[in-house]
Amino acid sequence: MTKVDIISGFLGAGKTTLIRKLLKAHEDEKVVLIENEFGEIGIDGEIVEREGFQVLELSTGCICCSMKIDFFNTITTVIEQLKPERIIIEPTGIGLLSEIIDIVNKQELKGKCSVNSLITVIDSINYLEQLDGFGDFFEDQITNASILILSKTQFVNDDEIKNSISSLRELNKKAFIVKDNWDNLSHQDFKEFLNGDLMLDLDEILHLENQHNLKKGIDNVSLESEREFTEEELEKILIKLKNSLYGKVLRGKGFLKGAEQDLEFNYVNGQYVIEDSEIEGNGRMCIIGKDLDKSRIKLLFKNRLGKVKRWK
Ligand SMILES: Nc1nc2c(ncn2[C@@H]2O[C@H](COP(=O)(O)OP(=O)(O)OP(=O)(O)O)[C@@H](O)[C@H]2O)c(=O)[nH]1
Repeated sequence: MTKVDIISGFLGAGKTTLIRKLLKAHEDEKVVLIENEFGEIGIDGEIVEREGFQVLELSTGCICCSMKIDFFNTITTVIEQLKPERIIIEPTGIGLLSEIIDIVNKQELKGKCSVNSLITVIDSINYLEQLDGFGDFFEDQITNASILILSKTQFVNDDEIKNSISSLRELNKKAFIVKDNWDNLSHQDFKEFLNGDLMLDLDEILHLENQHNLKKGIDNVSLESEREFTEEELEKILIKLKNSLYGKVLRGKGFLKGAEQDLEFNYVNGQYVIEDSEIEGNGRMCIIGKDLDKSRIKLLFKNRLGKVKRWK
């Protein structure tokens, strides 16, 4: 029977980063990653594939709502054709964990696969603010998790961690909470997270009411650009994205061609990181947020800064 592990968490929380560590710790098993991207083009799959893992990308919507059928068909095909020991599922940051559990638990999949662990990654820098603005997603992702793993804890102080943990405890009394800096965790620790010991009683999964309204206003812009960026140009663009002129940008990511070195950028709730890209910059990027001004965002990445640009 194929084990299914679901790694959820809000936009930019650190799901892909954690999954890369989990995959490395399970190299001795046949694992398939099903990655769901909200945007029209997949961004993260290539980097995981380059590390030698099998990845299937489902993009252009959430597997818990608009892509439910595609998701069910993908799991069925993966089990029948690839016969993996384990499937790891990475929903989008706005995926509803309860809905995804329901699909994996469907009668048609009984005896073929079973839910093994339910991990939700919590961004310790942004958690309390995101809970305030998008509490509905969090309630579903947090209350239904068996393990809550805090990310980026090296960037916050002990009091901030304590506050996040007490808020998480109010929502989920039972989950095992991990607050260690990931750099200090061993291969064995990452193995333990998926051993299934801490599973919940699946009959207790909580469903929110009016789920379909939860995603209102959250949208994305996917872009492909041949343009070469310098680090400075890219930084100026990411700083501009904080301006409400573009909408409320929650997440951005991409692998861009660089003037000297190809660049990878990650933007989460106003903070950003620009790094030398581990893969060849393919010019693909995705911006996710609320009430986005898509045309302005497209122009921002298309035009060289410094040129005078008139808005229509
Ligand atoms: N140093 C450090 N960086 C982290 C940690 N978790 C996430 N990051 C960084 O946070 C950014 C977003 O991480 P991802 O793993 O792409 O987040 P995600 O949840 O997969 O994001 P989406 O695909 O948008 O849902 C990247 O720049 C990561 O390097 C952590 O624990 N420590």
